Amino acid sequence: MGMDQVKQQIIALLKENIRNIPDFPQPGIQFKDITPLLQNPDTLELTSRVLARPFRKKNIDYVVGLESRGFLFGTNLAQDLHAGFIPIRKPGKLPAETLSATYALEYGNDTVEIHKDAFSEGARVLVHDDLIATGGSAAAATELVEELGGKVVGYSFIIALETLRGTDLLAPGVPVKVLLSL
Ligand SMILES: O=P(O)(O)OC[C@H]1O[C@H](OP(=O)(O)OP(=O)(O)O)[C@H](O)[C@@H]1O
Ligand SMILES: Nc1ncnc2[nH]cnc12
Repeated sequence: MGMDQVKQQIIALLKENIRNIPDFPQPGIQFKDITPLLQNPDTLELTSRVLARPFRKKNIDYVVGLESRGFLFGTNLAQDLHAGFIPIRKPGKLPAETLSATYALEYGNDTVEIHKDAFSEGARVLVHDDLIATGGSAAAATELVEELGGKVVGYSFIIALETLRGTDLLAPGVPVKVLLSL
């Protein structure tokens, strides 16, 4: 089996294990639910490996994962890349000193925070989340990483909602790896 066939099979497996839930959490939103992907041990392992593959030789120091669904595969990804894991959380959840950024979501507004001592100047950071919609969360994560003197050297998403063009908001010239464009 060639590489293209392997990729097609992986995409088919992902599609089978991501559910569309109409009108959740509010009317008009087509919610992409990754819980079946987590529930199935084969897709759990496969997704983690496939996410890591493009970044294996990129000397990633830290994976930054976005609460909460960015935590699910984010720590697997960090472990696979032998990188540290840094959580970006919703306000008031991180116990030590934090930096904050506010942004617009596909539904609503949100603020996110990172610990000020998350990493040192010059750290090479991979930003991971389950899904990119408008790109607001990943752009806010970029802002926080850069404010701390880190360098975003990659973005990793399982799903991109293509029509929302969220990747337009990301740091220019930085590789973006998406497993499934919907
Ligand atoms: O590209 P954006 O428009 O910013 O949207 C994408 C974000 O929205 C979802 O998280 P949500 O805020 O629903 O939180 P959750 O992961 O805790 O469910 C998703 O997991 C991303 O983090
Ligand atoms: N349509 C969607 N499905 C799942 N998570 C989301 N986050 C923002 N938009 C989303």
